[in-house]
Amino acid sequence: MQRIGYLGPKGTFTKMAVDALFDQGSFVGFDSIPACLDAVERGDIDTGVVPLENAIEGSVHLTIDYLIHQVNQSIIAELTVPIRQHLLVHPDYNGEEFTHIYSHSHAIAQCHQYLYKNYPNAELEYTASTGKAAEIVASEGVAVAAIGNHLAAEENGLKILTSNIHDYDNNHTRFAVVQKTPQKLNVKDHPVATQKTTVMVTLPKDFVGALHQVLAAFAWRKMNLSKIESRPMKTGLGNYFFLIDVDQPYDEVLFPGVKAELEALGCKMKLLGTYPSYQVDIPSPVCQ
Ligand SMILES: O=C(O)C(=O)C[C@]1(C(=O)O)C=C[C@@H](O)C=C1
Repeated sequence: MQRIGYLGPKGTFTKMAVDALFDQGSFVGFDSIPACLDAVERGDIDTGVVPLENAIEGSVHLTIDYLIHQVNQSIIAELTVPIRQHLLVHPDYNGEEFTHIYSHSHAIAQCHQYLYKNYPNAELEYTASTGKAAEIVASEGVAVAAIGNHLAAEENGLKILTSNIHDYDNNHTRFAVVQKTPQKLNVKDHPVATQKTTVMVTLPKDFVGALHQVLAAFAWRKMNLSKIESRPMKTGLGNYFFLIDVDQPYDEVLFPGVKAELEALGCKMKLLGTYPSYQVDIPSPVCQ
């Protein structure tokens, strides 16, 4: 049976994504993204599921940086699910003022306007996940609240005080499914939206038109890019790598052609994964 790890504890959005994607396996929640990816690296689990990018708040840099700098793993699938944030309170809550509101930094950012307008005096406290925030509210009582999903409310016996508090309706998060050595993945029968390939490109030094030339290698081959992001190499100011999502599966002609062309420019290209992209709706018991 495949061992699947995810950003836990119970009631996180990552766990919701795992439930939507897998129907068999043994599941284990980790306290942080690094703890989950380290467990994949050590072989304690076969597969890890971690958040990658949110439609409102952008990339989850901790995931990207850990995949690039700390571990050597492949993305073998991605899953995009809707994100609905709710304000969760203790079951005994009866109108008390909140001293603190807890949640993951991405969840707080997704509800920034709502919090600013409705709870300007509450201290915002960052937690490693929304599930962790819900756990804290269950143990701390009525003077605090959490931002999280309906599963976190259910799992921790909390009430939903206000539903759908995210600032923009079109809120989705992409989750990466990673493995140390790519193996066959047994997932539920979801249609594949697209096949994607993610590569990392590093430039030798800053030279005129460098990024333009990198992009040209994809453009003249008519390879569509769905995302490009630069992140610091962590070797000094001004040194970046580029993470590029290409909207097609890896093949033995176009990608090696791009790689050779980039190497001629002094760049390096590393394949991070070629994988199916799933989009799954998770019905919410709380109306929009
Ligand atoms: O805290 C959780 O529940 C997570 O699964 C993490 C995470 C994230 O990192 O973006 C996932 C989805 C939401 O965007 C908010 C938080």
